Amino acid sequence: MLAFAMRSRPTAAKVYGGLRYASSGSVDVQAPLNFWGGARRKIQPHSDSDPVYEPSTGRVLCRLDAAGAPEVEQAVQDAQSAFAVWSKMSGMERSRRRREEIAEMEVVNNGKSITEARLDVDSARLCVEYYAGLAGTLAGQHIQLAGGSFAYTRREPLGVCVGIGAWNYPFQIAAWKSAPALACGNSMVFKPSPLTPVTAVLLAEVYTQAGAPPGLLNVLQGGQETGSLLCHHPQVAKVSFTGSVPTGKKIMEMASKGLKPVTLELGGKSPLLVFEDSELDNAVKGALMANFLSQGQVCSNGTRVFVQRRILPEFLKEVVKRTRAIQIGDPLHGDTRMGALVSQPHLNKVLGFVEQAKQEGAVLLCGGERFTPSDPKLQGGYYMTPCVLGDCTDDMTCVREEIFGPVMSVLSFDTEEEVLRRANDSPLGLAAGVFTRDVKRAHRVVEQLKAGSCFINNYNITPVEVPFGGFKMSGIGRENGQVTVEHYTQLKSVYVEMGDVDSLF
Ligand SMILES: NC(=O)C1=CN([C@@H]2O[C@H](COP(=O)(O)OP(=O)(O)OC[C@H]3O[C@@H](n4cnc5c(N)ncnc54)[C@H](O)[C@@H]3O)[C@@H](O)[C@H]2O)C=CC1
Repeated sequence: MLAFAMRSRPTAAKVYGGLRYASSGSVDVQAPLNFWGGARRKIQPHSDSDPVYEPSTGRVLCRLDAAGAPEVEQAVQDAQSAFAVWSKMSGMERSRRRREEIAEMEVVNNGKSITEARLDVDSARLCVEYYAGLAGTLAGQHIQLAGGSFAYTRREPLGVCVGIGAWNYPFQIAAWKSAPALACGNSMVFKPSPLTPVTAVLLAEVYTQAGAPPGLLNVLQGGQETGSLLCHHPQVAKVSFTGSVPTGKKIMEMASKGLKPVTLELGGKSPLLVFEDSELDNAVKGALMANFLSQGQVCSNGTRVFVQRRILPEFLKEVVKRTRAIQIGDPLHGDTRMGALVSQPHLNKVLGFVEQAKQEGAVLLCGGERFTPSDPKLQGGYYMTPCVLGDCTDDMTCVREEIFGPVMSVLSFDTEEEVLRRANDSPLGLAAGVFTRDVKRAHRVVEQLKAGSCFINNYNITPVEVPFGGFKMSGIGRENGQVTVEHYTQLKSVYVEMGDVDSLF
């Protein structure tokens, strides 16, 4: 057995104590970003490789060498070999290898602030630790039957799983998918978004350094084509996807050809309900947390903020004051609270939503404009000022469609019954929140909200112990929590006869 050195867990301060890069614009990514069989692999680009940009500066960070059919074949075969060894170990053996030291990590590839990137890496570490702990609890059931006979169930891994990630939480998504998959005895081929190819491979290195057999987590770069090759591969047993609703539907369709189970973590247009008896300060903080993390590029964001009419003026005054105070700038600076959006086209799209909202009658209370930092290095970056839209109504585009940017739409309401009906009037159902001091109301409201993750008196808290996922078109299956074990295993029932065969023939 490979011995795994148990190291003391570094504190967040130690891990992230010193930045290697004092400011954006100084990082070059040269090492290959495809990873299989336990090492980074350089591949021959199949076509002209696409540039990958640094959102904070607009500079080319590296080029994307997309994996084609030969690389997909190689990675799946390596994952299959690793699975053959890994799946034979007990859960406790697997967990010992999964303890790891999370190295200092800079997410220059995404544009979010270093403060948030640290929290994402912490979340990834906690996820790995949580499932490493859970690995030892995987167990079946013993069922007594007549005449001393019995049956037992075994929770068995599925095989080679595929993970496909979005660009908004590149490292965390890779961990949220790979940690439970590996803990259950599977291997994985993970494909990050082509916009953010840089950090998933670091997770693969961390697993390898922690003693995982080569091939256990492989990372393949690419876009639709690589993703489609992976979904169709006959040796792939399951696909776990995070991304948009239209792509989620395509993934499900592809997986259905091989009857492969899917986990789909898709988009949202989640409501946040602020009742007049709320603690106003907390409700305001909650609304900001619900809208402006990661430049608003968060699937669970509560972008439809319903405020009870009596407290609306006071609420808006505070929200606007605090939104204006958000520090925008170099995401590598510790005091920055809002970095750059992920790309120029995405920034244009978000600004377009703001324009359309104004045309449809929403009132721009603050922000919603392109922002150019004073540092000349950052002037090509994709920044905008966080935006609050007032006087919104249910039929406006900004209220119906997922914007995926720092844009909060505020609506007013009068009664509980009315706001519940309006809050649930969406094809999506990822998350929802309620602020109130009335504990009975809080639970009554939550019971009626059609959303997979509900928050009472807070928002966007995602502890790894708690299942996360959507109702309606926001997804299928769950990530995090104990239940995810069921999504990465299959149940085998074994009947054991203790008497003689009672034959009918
Ligand atoms: N529910 C959740 O947990 C989360 C949901 N999201 C959602 O993700 C979206 C933004 O992320 P994007 O990366 O723009 O989403 P996207 O759907 O465009 O792409 C997601 C991933 O799918 C891959 N892909 C695209 N077409 C494919 C195909 N035909 N076959 C296989 N793979 C394919 C992409 O290369 C990427 O890796 C938002 O709508 C957001 O709400 C984002 C983060 C978390």
